[in-house]
Amino acid sequence: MQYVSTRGGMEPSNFSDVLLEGLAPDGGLVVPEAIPSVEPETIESWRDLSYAELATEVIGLYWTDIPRDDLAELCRAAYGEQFKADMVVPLTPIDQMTALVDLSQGPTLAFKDMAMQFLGEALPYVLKKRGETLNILGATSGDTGSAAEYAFRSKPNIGVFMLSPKGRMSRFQRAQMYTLTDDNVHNIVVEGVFDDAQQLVKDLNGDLEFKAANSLGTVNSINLGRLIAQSVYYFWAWLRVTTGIPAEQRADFGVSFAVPSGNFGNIFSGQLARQMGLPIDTLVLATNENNVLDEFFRSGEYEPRSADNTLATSSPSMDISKASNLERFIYLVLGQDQTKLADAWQQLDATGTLDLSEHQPRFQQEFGMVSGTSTHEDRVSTIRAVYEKAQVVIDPHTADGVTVARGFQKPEQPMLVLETAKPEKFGDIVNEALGFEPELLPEFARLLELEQHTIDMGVDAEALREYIALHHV
Ligand SMILES: Cc1ncc(COP(=O)(O)O)c(C=O)c1O
Ligand SMILES: N[C@@H](CCOP(=O)(O)O)C(=O)O
Repeated sequence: MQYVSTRGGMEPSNFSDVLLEGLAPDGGLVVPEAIPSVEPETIESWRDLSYAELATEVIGLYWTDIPRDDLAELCRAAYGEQFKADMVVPLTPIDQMTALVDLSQGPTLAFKDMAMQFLGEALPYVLKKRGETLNILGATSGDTGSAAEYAFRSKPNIGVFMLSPKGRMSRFQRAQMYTLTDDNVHNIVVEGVFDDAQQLVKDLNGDLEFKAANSLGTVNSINLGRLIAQSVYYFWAWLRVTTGIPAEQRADFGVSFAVPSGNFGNIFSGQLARQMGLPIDTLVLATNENNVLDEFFRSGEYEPRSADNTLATSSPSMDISKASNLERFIYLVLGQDQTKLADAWQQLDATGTLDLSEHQPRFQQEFGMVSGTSTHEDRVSTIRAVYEKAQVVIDPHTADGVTVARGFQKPEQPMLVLETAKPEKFGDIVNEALGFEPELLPEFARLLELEQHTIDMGVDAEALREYIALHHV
């Protein structure tokens, strides 16, 4: 299997190269030359596999340049005891036709662990084989940062430079990241929003000389490895929810997923699974008040917003107005035509907007994608309603997913809402909704008391370059 850039400026590469490369050299995003397809019988044959075994099968369709036994070993290590639930990803019903897909059983209590624990095994494996080092430059709105830091903190020959937006994360998220004292972890707090931080990541990774001199890479969902690892749990959840139905009806049994969205990585992983042949009926995209993506899916017009127009909300990890992975989706919409995509992006850069309204009907008809917006009031009332009905406490991002899912529920069809974080990370809004904060395990409560270590910076590519040049591994 070979990989290319959405914009056409990358020699076909293998998956190991793509893991280290992160962003494509032409500034585009890496995509498979062709998305592999999986027959219904093959999916059925995966029904009784463990999560690690299923990950080996799905990721193995993409990572074809290493021995299968090595991949199986990496997946066993990635999906082991660091996940609290034995089955790694349990499903929790919240009413008759709706269940949460609990993706937050990992060490940092958010869905980012699902792919980051895998990259925490995969990247050192490739680096060791090649005798190379890697400096991960990342941007976070709260969860990618801690997942990456916990996955890579103990790894030799890897540095982590994580940019986070000042004053835009929850108290728990800040404590989880900023209390780390490992020499290879650098928490750089930027005077801006997540989109500013993500732009810095792209700018430095796009400077090929600097990138090579400092062995730069990234583990944001810019890195295709993240998305492939995330597509595994769509297969897993579908297999779990269809187990009770008669075998002869399973093959094309449509299930819908609702996905709290920001950088469009999680839902694009679902789109990949759908294109591979998983019977996903609808992918419901949920945004908070920063609803550029909802606007796009409803109108076909894409108009990213400035930092000043990006609100600080009570689902802060989704406070994103320029979703990286939308480029991968638009690439599919434009028929995987790299010239058309590159032209579209030039137009977007020049005018600040992209008009794809002629394609808008296809978003639902061909790609099964619909969308909606949720507000603070929605989050509060949904957290309360789910607790009253099912005695399950959900976090505000998952609440965005449940709120929007309600508008697209079809009779007799399961709706699976991806639970993207645990409520412990967002105590304030849970308290507002329920009158109590989720109890913290001692290991997490302790973090809130520890000293925090950060480097403060403006949105300043030069200052960042200097810092990395001085501190890289
Ligand atoms: C808790 C939580 N929910 C939802 C999202 C949105 O996911 P994505 O950026 O993949 O769209 C994020 C961040 O990405 C997150 O941290
Ligand atoms: N919400 C994310 C933002 C970065 O998303 P990624 O999936 O591209 O890493 C976060 O919590 O940091």
